[in-house]
Amino acid sequence: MPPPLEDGAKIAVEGLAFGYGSEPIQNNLSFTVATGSIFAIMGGSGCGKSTLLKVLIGLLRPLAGTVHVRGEDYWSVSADRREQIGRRCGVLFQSGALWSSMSIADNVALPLRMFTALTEPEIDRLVQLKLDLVGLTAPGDMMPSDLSGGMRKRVGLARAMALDPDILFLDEPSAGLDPIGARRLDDLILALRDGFGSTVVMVSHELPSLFAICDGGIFLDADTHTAIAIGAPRDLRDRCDDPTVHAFMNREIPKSDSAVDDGGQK
Ligand SMILES: Nc1ncnc2c1ncn2[C@@H]1O[C@H](COP(=O)(O)OP(=O)(O)OP(=O)(O)O)[C@@H](O)[C@H]1O
Repeated sequence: MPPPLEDGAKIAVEGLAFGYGSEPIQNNLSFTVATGSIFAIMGGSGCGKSTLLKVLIGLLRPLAGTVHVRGEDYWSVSADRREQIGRRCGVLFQSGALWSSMSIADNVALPLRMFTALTEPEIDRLVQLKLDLVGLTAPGDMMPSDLSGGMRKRVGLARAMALDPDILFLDEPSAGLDPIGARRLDDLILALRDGFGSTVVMVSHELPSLFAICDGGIFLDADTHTAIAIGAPRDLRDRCDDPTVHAFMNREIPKSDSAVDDGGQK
């Protein structure tokens, strides 16, 4: 029997460990993602944020623990069932991961052609709807290489939304965008959450975005190989006593590092 989901939780993770060999990168992670929330996976470089995302979207089997998605034990169900669950999840990869040889319309149409029996005119209409949704005014026959980084992210988001997912996974959505582009993308993510009731899980280093839009999160630590804080980024910034989390969320150089910077004078 799956453990009962906390009221309103879309994803429940219990005792999770994962890594690429037998040695875990992260151990003993337990957290829930509330329905309709925007949940941040935080932590320094190399602590395992993107790898956790891979476990949550079905690309990497965990070493231990469970992931319940909408009450189903994601890694215990059959591969077919896992794929069905995955189709209700949209993913925006860090680079946008668009097919460079396909037009932007064909990129967005791809999941519709692969996983639905819709006719081409129906697909065309849906593609236009998704491009409108993300505020992309460029013609659908443009190629990804003709777009700015921010526009490519929007196309990636339109593709992630193609099958009307109720969970969106975003890997560093505002990486590489200028501050205005990042702010616009934040607004778009909020609008998608508010308009469609989507639940969003995002990996991000961008503190302004984390503070502006996330209402929950987990902070992974590379040294202890586990989570050292759970909570909304704003709360971790203002109220977390852990020195690593406090320094990260407030952009302070940890004391141990400043001693090195000072040539060990302190
Ligand atoms: N395919 C892989 N095979 C083996 N090791 C990997 C693989 N991908 C990542 N790693 C290692 O796993 C660890 C965690 O990587 P991951 O990319 O999840 O970290 P991250 O927190 O997302 O980092 P960053 O913030 O720099 O993107 C790192 O030590 C990395 O070198």
